Amino acid sequence: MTDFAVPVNTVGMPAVARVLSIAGTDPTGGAGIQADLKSIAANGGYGMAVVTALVAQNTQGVRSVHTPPVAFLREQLQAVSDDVQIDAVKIGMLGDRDVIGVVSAWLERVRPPVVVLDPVMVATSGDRLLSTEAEHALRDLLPQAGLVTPNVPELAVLSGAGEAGDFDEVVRQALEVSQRWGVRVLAKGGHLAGEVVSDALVDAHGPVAVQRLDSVRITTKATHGTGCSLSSAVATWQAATGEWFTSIERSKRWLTESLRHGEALAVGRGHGPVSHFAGLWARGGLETGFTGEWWARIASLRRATGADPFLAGLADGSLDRSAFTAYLAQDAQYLDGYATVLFRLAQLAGEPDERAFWSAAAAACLTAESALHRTWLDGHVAELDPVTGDYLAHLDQAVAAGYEQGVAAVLPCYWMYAEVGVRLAPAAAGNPYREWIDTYAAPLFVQSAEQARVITDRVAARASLVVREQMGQAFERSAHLEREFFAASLRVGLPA
Ligand SMILES: Nc1ncnc2c1ncn2[C@@H]1O[C@H](COP(=O)(O)OP(=O)(O)OP(=O)(O)O)[C@@H](O)[C@H]1O
Ligand SMILES: Cc1ncc(COP(=O)(O)O)c(N)n1
Repeated sequence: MTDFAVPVNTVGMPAVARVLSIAGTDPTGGAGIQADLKSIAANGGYGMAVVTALVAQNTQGVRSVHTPPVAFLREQLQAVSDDVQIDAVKIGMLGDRDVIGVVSAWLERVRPPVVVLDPVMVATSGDRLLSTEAEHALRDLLPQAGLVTPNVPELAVLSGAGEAGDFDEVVRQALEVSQRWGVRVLAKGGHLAGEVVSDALVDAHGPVAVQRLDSVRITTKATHGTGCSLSSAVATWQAATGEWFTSIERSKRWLTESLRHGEALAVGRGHGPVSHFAGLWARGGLETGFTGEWWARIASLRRATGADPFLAGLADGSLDRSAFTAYLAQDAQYLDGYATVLFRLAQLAGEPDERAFWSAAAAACLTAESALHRTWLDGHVAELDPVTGDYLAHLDQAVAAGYEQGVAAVLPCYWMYAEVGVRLAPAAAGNPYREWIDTYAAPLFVQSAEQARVITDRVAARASLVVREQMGQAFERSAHLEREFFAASLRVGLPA
């Protein structure tokens, strides 16, 4: 597979589902198509949107609704389906009977494989988003959906009963709707009181009629758009997995996490939005910063380093022992110089935490890593290989030019060794070079590499454009020398 190949899942569909939201707007970004697009992206899909109505609303309420002519809605729908293969559709606010008619006709013609209908009727603020006379038309749309996701009041309207007072009643109403309209129902219990929030997938015609999901109720005001976000997430997961209950479970896990972080966004004074990407951000899915950019620039070099015969031999343990000793003999000299540069960085650092980090790094370099060399080299000293000499000269020059370049120049050694260590660690058991692999896969080393990266990013952010450019160049030069260092290990002579 080339770098540019689209990943394909086992059923031959692109792994990134193309999901269309047909819904109204929310200029504050918490509900409607704005929320749908974030939700689809956060759950791994490619989001598209056709607008049914323009809604002047915020976290406090709806001010007015503008519905474009339905002919234009038809054109939007056609423009998408004439061009794009749609893997899933989520339907939200429809507004009135004419809009429902156009969407229904389009569904009939295009027949998307997944259709999730969120029967939006009333906003959290209490404002109507569906005219009362359109409620019948919305019911008639149910059989065209694979799943309908009503909240407690919406379920009452669909079933023609009064609002349920407890979750058992919710399930009874959902069974009735499922039975009558031949549709799966995800009945949502968000509007009921209690420490536990219950939802249930109800399918009167399925092998299991009721599958219930309980989760903790998050104490938060940021619940605007939870229904929109949930239905979009389920549509996205359903396109990817083909399993309704699995899709609902995954979507709920994501929504609960997003609800937890909603208030931190501080959007609006009413019911704020959920934080759609909070989980991704927390897990580091957001590779920002200057070092991330430099790291991406050396991607092919890193791949080549990974495929290097020396590292391949280390990985499967087939590396000749004398080649490893030769490598360590050079590395011992390199680390000696490297530690000196780290001490120099400690002297140059302006921030106390950075000074502390580089001092500790230098000490660790001299003690922990040299223990490895002592074991293997047993006092042997080798002549300095030109590559080792070049690398040390480069580090010296960089740190002589200033703290910024010095920091950038020492980073690839940390980062590339941590990458190699972590990659080789799973196969380390029984490997004669296990001690080497363990040194660089150790959590403490990997954390130090990460800390060095964070510091370098911080330094780059403070630096001028010119200095930042020089930092990037120093980083790249070190990365090249790192690669050459490994490559040279198979040709340098044995220690004396
Ligand atoms: N405070 C909360 N803590 C945890 N989960 C919640 C909370 N509030 C709602 N949910 C969950 O969010 C989803 C939407 O629930 P809800 O019943 O509020 O639907 P809704 O009224 O359509 O949403 P919306 O707020 O968009 O109108 C459900 O899965 C529900 O369990
Ligand atoms: C365009 C649009 N669609 C749906 C909702 C419902 O979301 P909520 O009930 O959270 O206000 C909304 N407010 N606006």
